[in-house]
Amino acid sequence: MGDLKMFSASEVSFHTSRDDCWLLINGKVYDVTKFLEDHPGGEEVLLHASASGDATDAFENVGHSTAAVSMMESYLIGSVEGYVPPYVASGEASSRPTTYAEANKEKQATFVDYLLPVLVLIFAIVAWYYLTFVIEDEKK
Ligand code: HEM
Repeated sequence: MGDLKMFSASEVSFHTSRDDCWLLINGKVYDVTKFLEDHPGGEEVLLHASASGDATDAFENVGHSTAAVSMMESYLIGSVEGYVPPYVASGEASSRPTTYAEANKEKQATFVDYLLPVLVLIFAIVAWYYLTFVIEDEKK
C-alpha cells in the first residue's frame, strides 16, 4: 500500500479496456489489467464489471472466497472520493440490513400468528375437562 490515490468516479470510468482495466469495489479502485488473464471467473466478467461503473454488486454476488478478497490487496491503487454505494445511489435503501433480525423487523407477529396456539390450547383444555369430568360422571 502506501501510495494510494484519490480518484473521481468519472476518472475510474475511463479505464475499462483490455489493456487498461480498473474496477471500483466498495469505494476502492483496483487495477486488474494484469489479472484479467488469470482471473478464475474469466476476463469478460471483469471487463463487463469495469464498464458497468461500479463492480461492487457483481463482485459480492459471486460470493468470492477470502483468498480472493486478500488477492485484491495487490491490485489496489486508490479510492474514490465521496463514494456512494450502489444501493444508496439507486435509492434502494439508505442502508443495507446486516442482521436477520434487522432485515425482518417489520415482520412483527400479528394477531393471526397467536390465534392457532390459542385455539390449540382451548381445545386441549376442553378435551381435558371432557375426559376428566364428563366421562367420569357417566361412569357413575
Ligand atoms: C480484484 C477483483 C477480483 C479478484 C481478486 C477476483 C478473484 C477471484 C478468485 C480468486 C476466484 C476463484 C474463486 C474464489 O476464490 O472465490 C474468482 C472467481 C470468480 N470471479 Fe472473481 N475476482 C475479482 C473480481 C470479480 C468481479 C468484479 C466479477 C464480476 C462478476 C468476478 C466474477 C467471478 C466469477 C463469476 C467467478 C467464479 C468462477 C467459477 O467458479 O467458475 N470476479 N474470482
